[in-house]
Formats: sequence, structure tokens, C-alpha cells
Amino acid sequence: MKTIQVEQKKETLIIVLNRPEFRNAVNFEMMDELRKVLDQAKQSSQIKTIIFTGVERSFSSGGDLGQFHQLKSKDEVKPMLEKMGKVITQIVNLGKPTIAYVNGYALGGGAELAMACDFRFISNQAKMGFIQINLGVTSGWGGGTLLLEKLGRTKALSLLLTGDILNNEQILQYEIALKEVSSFDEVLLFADKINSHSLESLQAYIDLANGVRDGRTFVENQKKEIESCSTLWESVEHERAVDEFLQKNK
Ligand SMILES: CCC(=O)SCCNC(=O)CCNC(=O)[C@H](O)C(C)(C)COP(=O)(O)OP(=O)(O)OC[C@H]1O[C@@H](n2cnc3c(N)ncnc32)[C@H](O)[C@@H]1OP(=O)(O)O
Repeated sequence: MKTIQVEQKKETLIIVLNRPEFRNAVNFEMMDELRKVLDQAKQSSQIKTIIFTGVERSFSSGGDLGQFHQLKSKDEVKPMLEKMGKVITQIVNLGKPTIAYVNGYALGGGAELAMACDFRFISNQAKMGFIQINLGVTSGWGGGTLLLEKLGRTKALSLLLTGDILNNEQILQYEIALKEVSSFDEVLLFADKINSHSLESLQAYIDLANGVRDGRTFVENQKKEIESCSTLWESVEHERAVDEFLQKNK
């Protein structure tokens, strides 16, 4: 892969955006490579959690302005937005837990990518901004909608309408990130903790969360819970865990 590095550590797939000379800006090639690797991650029974991060001092500086500024008309730019929009949808509907480790700048489309993940961890160097409005446009990959969904109207609009760039402390105040960490290992530990559970139970919870996001009714989602809980009841993990508890308390 030319624009991303991909490494599997136990049951976690780590995708590192790797265009340091452009502060990890997303270009067409990166979109293709992300699409391919995410397809594989979705299918693989060996991968439970996916982490996105960037090389050096940046998570991602957003869309590649050099490449995309050549797209002048609405008809030219729309396919680019749709292409990356599909990658964002792929992440959002991956059916497995996803984490963004924001290790530096996440600007414009870079912030949209980070918002596509279930969790965001940050370093003390993290800076996030929906700066599209400063360039006279809006978010265009779905990240504005994700920000509104995750932060609520007031907080999200305050970022989208001002184009402000938040530092690490402000990112935490806005509750955009779960935690600031001092090293990537802490993010891996969180992933390992998730991965200690069965893929089926992780997928069931992700499906439940997506059901709430997509406006499934309570009764529809409750049916999903009854289905997943009763299916997992028959699993070896459940049998063993309850046996252990009962033995311990004899
Ligand atoms: C899809 C729509 C969108 O995403 S709109 C948002 C687009 N993104 C931006 O406007 C952010 C542009 N970049 C920056 O503000 C800065 O580069 C940030 C990320 C703050 C890093 O600053 P700093 O560490 O000082 O690096 P620098 O500006 O000297 O950049 C180094 C080289 O990287 C390049 N670069 C940076 N960002 C992009 C980008 N988004 N697209 C294309 N190239 C980018 C710079 O041009 C610079 O290149 P060079 O070394 O001068 O040849």
C-alpha cells in the first residue's frame, strides 16, 4: 500500500495514514486503499477492532487540496465527495468497533474521518477542526452529520459554523474524545479489552447502536436484543463463565 500502512496486532487492525509530506491528506489513492482494506477487515474473523491513526505529527489534514483544487465544477467535485462518502459509510457500517487515535491535526475531512469512528482517543498534540467553512464550503463526506449526531445541535453547530480548531483540552471539554492518552499502547489496551469478548457479542452491540442511530423503534431494537442474547446464551463462552461463577460460590 502506498498511502496507508496496515498492521495487525493480535485481533486489532491498525490503519496508519501515511502521506507525511502532505500531513496525511486524503487523496484518491488513499480512498481506494482504505476501501480495500476495510472490505477485508469486515470479512475477517481474525479482526475484531480497527484503529485509525496517522504518521508523524498529523492524523489527517483533510482532503488533498492540491489534487482536489483541480476539480472546479460541481459535476467534477461530486464524484470525489461520493467516493470518500462511501469510505465513511463503510466505516460507520463496518459492524465492528472502530477507534480513531488523533495524534495531531485532524482538520476538515480529517475531522470527518475521526468522527466516523465509534471512539476517539487523543494525544496532547491533538487539534481538531471542521475548518471547511473557512474555505467557503461545508463538510462533504458525511462528517457534519456525524458531528451533529454525536455532539448534539448546539455543540456541533458551534464548531461547524465557526470553523474553530480545538486543542486537546477543548476536544475533551466538547466530549468529542473519550480520553487523552500518553501513548498509543493505551489505545491498544482498550482495544484488547474489547477484543477479549466474542466477535458475535461485539457485533450484536454495534448493531444495536446502529439501530438507535438509524431510528429503529424501541420494540424493533428490543427484538434484536432478545435475539442476540438468546443466541449467545448457547455459546461456549456463556456456559463456561456461568459454570465458573457457580463453582466459585459453592
Ligand atoms: C475535503 C475538504 C477538506 O478536507 S477541507 C480542509 C482541507 N485541509 C486544510 O485546509 C488543512 C491544510 N493544512 C494545514 O492547515 C497545515 O498543513 C497543517 C495540517 C495545520 C500542518 O501545518 P504544518 O505542520 O505547519 O505543515 P505545512 O502547512 O507546512 O504543510 C506541510 C506540507 O503539507 C502540505 N499539506 C498540508 N495539508 C495539506 C492538504 N490538506 N492537502 C494537500 N497538501 C497539504 C503543505 O502544502 C506542505 O507542502 P510543502 O511542503 O509546502 O510542499
